[in-house]
Amino acid sequence: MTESDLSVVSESAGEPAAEVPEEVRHEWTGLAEQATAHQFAYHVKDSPTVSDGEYDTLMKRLNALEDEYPSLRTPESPTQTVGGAIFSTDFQAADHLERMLSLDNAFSPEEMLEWNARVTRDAGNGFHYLCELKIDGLAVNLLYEKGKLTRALTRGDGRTGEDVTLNVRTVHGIPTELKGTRKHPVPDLVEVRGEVYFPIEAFAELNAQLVEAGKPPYANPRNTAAGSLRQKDPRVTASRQLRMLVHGIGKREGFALTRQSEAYAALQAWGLPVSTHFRVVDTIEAVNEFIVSTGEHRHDVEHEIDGVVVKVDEIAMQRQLGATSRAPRWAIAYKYPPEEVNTVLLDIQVGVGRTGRVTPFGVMKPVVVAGSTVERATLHNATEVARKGVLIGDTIVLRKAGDVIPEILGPVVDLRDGTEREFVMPTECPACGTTLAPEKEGDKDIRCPNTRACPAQLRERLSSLAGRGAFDIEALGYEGAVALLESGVLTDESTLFGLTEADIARVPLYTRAAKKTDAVEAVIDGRVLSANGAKLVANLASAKKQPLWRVLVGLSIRHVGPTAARALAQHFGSMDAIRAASVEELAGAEGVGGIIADSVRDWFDREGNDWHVAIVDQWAADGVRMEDERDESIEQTLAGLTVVVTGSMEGFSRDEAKEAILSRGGKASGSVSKKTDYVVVGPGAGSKETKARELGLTILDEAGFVTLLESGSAGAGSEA
Ligand SMILES: NC(=O)c1ccc[n+]([C@@H]2O[C@H](COP(=O)([O-])OP(=O)(O)OC[C@H]3O[C@@H](n4cnc5c(N)ncnc54)[C@H](O)[C@@H]3O)[C@@H](O)[C@H]2O)c1
Ligand SMILES: [Zn+2]
Repeated sequence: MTESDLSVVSESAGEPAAEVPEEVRHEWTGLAEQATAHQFAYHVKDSPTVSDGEYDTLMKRLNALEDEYPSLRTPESPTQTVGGAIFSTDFQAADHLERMLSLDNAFSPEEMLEWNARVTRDAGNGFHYLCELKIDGLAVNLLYEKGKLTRALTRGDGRTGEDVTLNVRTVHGIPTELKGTRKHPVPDLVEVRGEVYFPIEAFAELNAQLVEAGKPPYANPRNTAAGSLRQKDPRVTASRQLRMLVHGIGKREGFALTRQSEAYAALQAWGLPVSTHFRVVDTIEAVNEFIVSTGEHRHDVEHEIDGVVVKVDEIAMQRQLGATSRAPRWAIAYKYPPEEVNTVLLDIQVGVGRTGRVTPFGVMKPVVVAGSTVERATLHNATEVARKGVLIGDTIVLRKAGDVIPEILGPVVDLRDGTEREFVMPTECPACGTTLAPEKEGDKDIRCPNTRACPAQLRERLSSLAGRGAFDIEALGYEGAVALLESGVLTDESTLFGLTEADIARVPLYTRAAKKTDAVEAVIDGRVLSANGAKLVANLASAKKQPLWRVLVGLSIRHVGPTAARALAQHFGSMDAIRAASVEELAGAEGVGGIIADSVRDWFDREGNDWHVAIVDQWAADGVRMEDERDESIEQTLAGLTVVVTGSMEGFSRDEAKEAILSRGGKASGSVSKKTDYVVVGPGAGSKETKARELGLTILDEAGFVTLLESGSAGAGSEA
């Protein structure tokens, strides 16, 4: 937000232009031209060439230059206009009865405080803050006259929009006629402002259909919503599952308003779709809390949100505060850090996984998104590369939301210059040269069939068996796997548990130069085990005592991850029993399906797989525990009960909580449903707790969980 308004602009217009240094004017002109071009691409073509984050950065720079040299801030500056002033010829232009404005932005709690200070300075205290979600969609103005929808316009430049009435009439949930109630009779005239958006699920469905039909999917819901609404043929709009949420009123006749939040009650009564996610609060601290908690649940909403909008709720104060040429002073948009950025796809390379799957991945110009630097993202398989339509050298849209793995969404086609080239899937393994092939006909994935000796597969298998979801050998890891294999101390994973201290002392990564104080017998070629080497020795010793399911995960059997492995271990109790079980017996175990059963049998039995059996035998010979001791002293208190644990706990890690449930005969589930018997909630629980409460399930805190484990029922007073 800038301090200036039109009156400031006209005052400063008298200042001598010479005050602005030439290089500043030059920079400003360049940026202003870029900003205008970006606005055109975004608002008119629905096909931006830079990310929203880059655009916002550019606008911040323009604003900073104008703050320093106010004469640059002309009424035509992109910082002063609503954006999207140039119209395509597809639609008739029409004027809004009252101007449609944009919003000023804040990017930090400090900027929110600054906005708050300006508001209280200009209008005093004693007002309420209306906090809402900022819907990432397309602004639309609906005109209702005597209750009838007579016109719908896009925002355009704020004064004049495009007439999209026919298209808007096809959007589900927008009434063509308003209802009246005793409290809220149908108004003579009202302009209703809101966002048309693509619900995330419907968007995913649309993309799935496109992919099915062999067409490239769309990159993001916002631009797809805008493109879908601004179609020449309303039937195309009708075929898209667009929705709308309304959040404001423009011109009105025949009714009075004192609070913005009241207006929402009226809009709702008239049958218009109003968001349920708004909240009225008293203090700026509560506003900032709303911003934080909404940010944490950013993806729980059915539409994309790019921030929070905060409005002064009292209409009289809104009027008093007024607006600049482009935005009201009584509202502000707090923007969350962007989850989509643009970067350059430098190359597409392929990796070989632990089961031989060959996966193309994008190598990108490093870019910061959602708090971390990203330079690689998987592209899954060749079909997926073709589907996304990305070429090496493309500028691409990259998405990373929170902890979710980064995803390449698609290319920015408008930025191609002809030097881009297509990715060709290799026909030979990049690690061992073996000819690649799908395992079965029709598989999308291709594999390196050299499972036993392919160096890439060996590295991956060895490092993944050391992982936290398997044997949990902290001192091994990827680097350690490479070092052990390259030094020749290991040729595959079968002899891992037979490694002696002397073996490990031959691997440079696990040693250090010997000192005089070191025991003579520990020194080999002038070196001794380092702390990390000693840790590996200790880790290996304790890994041998790990429960059976971890051993199963460590074998890298396809489809046998921790969940399937737990189910197998729970049912069979020993490696021998699993080896002896038929496909039917395996598939009959709770939580094990046909695919897993086939995969397990295949792993043991298929011709050429005898080296698999040799691994199991060697591990057993080296002392790896191959059966779970059924602790008869543990009472099966939870037999037949399904328990979900969410959030953190003091006395249990996630695995320990699961283990505690399973060892008592219960089922530990990851998702809440009507079939869930108990939901254990710790600090930091999120949507699972909400869902449990909605379903009216029994919710326990940690103490209640302990009681449940002991007795099989929730003792009195333990409910959270
Ligand atoms: N990538 C690009 O090239 C490019 C170009 C131009 C604009 N943009 C994006 O658009 C933004 C600027 O567009 P803008 O002028 O529409 O501003 P804006 O998106 O920052 O905010 C204003 C708009 O928010 C909408 N809105 C959503 N929820 C609302 C709510 N609850 N209450 C009130 N309004 C709500 C309104 O339609 C309003 O017009 C940029 O910050 C950027 O994110 C991107
Ligand atoms: Zn290979």
